Amino acid sequence: MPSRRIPVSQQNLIRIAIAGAKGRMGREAVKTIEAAPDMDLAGVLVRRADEDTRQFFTGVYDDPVRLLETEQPDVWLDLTTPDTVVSHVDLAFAHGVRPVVGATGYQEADLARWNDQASQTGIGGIACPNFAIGALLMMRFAKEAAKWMPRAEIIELHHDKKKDKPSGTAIRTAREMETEYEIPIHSVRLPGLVAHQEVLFGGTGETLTIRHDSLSRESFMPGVVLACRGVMQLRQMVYGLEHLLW
Ligand SMILES: NC(=O)C1=CN([C@@H]2O[C@H](COP(=O)(O)OP(=O)(O)OC[C@H]3O[C@@H](n4cnc5c(N)ncnc54)[C@H](OP(=O)(O)O)[C@@H]3O)[C@@H](O)[C@H]2O)C=CC1
Ligand SMILES: O=C(O)C1=N[C@H](C(=O)O)C[C@H](O)C1
Repeated sequence: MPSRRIPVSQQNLIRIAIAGAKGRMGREAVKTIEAAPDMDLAGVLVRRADEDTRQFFTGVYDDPVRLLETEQPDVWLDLTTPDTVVSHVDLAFAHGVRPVVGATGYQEADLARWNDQASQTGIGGIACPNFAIGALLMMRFAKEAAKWMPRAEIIELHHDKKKDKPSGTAIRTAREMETEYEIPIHSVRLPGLVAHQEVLFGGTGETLTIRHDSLSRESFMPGVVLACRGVMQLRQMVYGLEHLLW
């Protein structure tokens, strides 16, 4: 495996590789990681590393294995798409690199396999269906409310370019609520939206609505930084950023 000489000034920095750097989340994450005092952008993965892309990023790759082997990052931050995130995370584990899974659309079986990979290798990882603190609180409150109002439905609303349906957040919310009733999920995709979710509860002569709105992708960035720092201490795979908060 080729090695990369790291300048003394960068030796204690967490070296992050970002997959999907040209996407909506990826662009925001590149700015955030570059501005974080304890992090170094080790390289980025894009679909095609052409001249145009090289003008904007240093350390650009279009082959995940080459990025992993050449740059040897500490963390693999995946912000790609449902069809690629799964193989990327498998590759990260195979190269001893900690995954922070921001992309959604993976299945329960993928999470189970990542759990096994983490416990066999001792390499921690974290899958975060939602990095926004308000969304984590919404899920926490919904879980609490479901104990008292078990009949509920979820409406998730997103921008019309979103590829997966239902959203990772809605799937996670329903899984956390664990009521005796099935919780239907309704998906809305419209231009103008960013990322929003309502959890509606129905009781006897009353309803309760818990709603969260991400109004811009900046809302996800404090959580991205927290996950990239926190994963360095993990020795297992965890599902949900709240594992690093409460
Ligand atoms: N956890 C969270 O809080 C959040 C999660 N998300 C999730 O993050 C993911 C990205 O969202 P968003 O930024 O809006 O989506 P975008 O479509 O804007 O970005 C995805 C990027 O990944 C790139 N990509 C896809 N496949 C590959 C590949 N094989 N190799 C390299 N690059 C690839 C795409 O390139 P190209 O355009 O050329 O196809 C694109 O630049 C989604 O799964 C979304 O659900 C989004 C917001 C918050
Ligand atoms: O694609 C998005 O935009 C988002 N995806 C995540 C999800 O699927 O839950 C998180 C957030 O809702 C934004």
